[in-house]
Amino acid sequence: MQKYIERANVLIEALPYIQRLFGKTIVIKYGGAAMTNEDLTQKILEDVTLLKFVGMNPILVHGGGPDINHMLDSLDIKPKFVDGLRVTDDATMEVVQMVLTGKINKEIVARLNGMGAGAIGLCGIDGNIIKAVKAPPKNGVDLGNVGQIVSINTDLLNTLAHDQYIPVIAPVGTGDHGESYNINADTVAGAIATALKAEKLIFLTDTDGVRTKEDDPESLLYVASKTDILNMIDEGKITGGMLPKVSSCLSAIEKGVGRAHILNGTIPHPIILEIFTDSGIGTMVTG
Ligand SMILES: Nc1ncnc2c1ncn2[C@@H]1O[C@H](COP(=O)(O)OP(=O)(O)O)[C@@H](O)[C@H]1O
Ligand SMILES: CC(=O)N[C@@H](CCC(=O)OP(=O)(O)O)C(=O)O
Repeated sequence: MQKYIERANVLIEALPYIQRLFGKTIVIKYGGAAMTNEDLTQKILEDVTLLKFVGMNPILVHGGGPDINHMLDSLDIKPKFVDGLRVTDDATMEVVQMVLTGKINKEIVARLNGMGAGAIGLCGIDGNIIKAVKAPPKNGVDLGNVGQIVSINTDLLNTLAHDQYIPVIAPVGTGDHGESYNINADTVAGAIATALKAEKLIFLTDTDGVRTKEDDPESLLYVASKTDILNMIDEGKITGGMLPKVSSCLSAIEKGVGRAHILNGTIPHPIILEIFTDSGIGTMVTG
């Protein structure tokens, strides 16, 4: 009997968090770096399903950088990045769209729906969810078909949430003439969270958060302020794929998103651990 009472207590402890976040939008970015193992993916998707069934509105934005690299490699195309952004020529854009919208998006949706989650897979082209223009050069380098977000179709996302769907969004945007743009998934998650005035923006990656020394787990920051982050960027302590995450967190918070977190998506149930515990896990970014 004691065992069952303890289980009941665990559920009751979640009550204040469920009450606070009931009906609220939670944008979760699931990065390619954390997509390492099917069991862990399943646990993340269970977390997302649970959020929906306790009355929250999760929106999942996914990446897939490593899978894109893998496919490029098999086609003998060398990936090139500037500050975490993929330089995307026409051949690379075809691969990006195929891998993100065809392979990864459908795998995630199929798994969620296998749990009865009511997921719907989309990319920014569908329903003009993400309108974009060509991004300006970065550090003097032309990024090719990389997009800069112009608008998010919040009406469609709100309709889907209202009808109890979980939108699963691949980070490909569309231009005025139907052209496709490759957009970093962190940037897409931040823009969607901002446009929807989400309560929470959560980045799931392959490291436990922002570290002052990238390779030292002891140097994890539980809270990182804007000043901390800008100083670390200046000092070269935040690099590569962490740059768009911290920028998206700062921009989203400045524009009214409640909370922004960077978490380790390679541990079991990271979303539940963040949302249903007081201390949370990972790094919380503040303004
Ligand atoms: N200061 C930092 N703290 C933690 N990770 C960092 C930092 N600077 C750079 N990184 C790198 O950012 C990576 C996460 O970004 P990325 O590989 O693009 O993941 P994702 O696919 O989840 O977007 C980490 O694995 C780490 O190598
Ligand atoms: C412009 C740009 O860099 N786009 C990314 C889109 C995928 C992504 O962001 O995937 P991760 O979250 O796994 O890094 C790319 O081509 O890799």
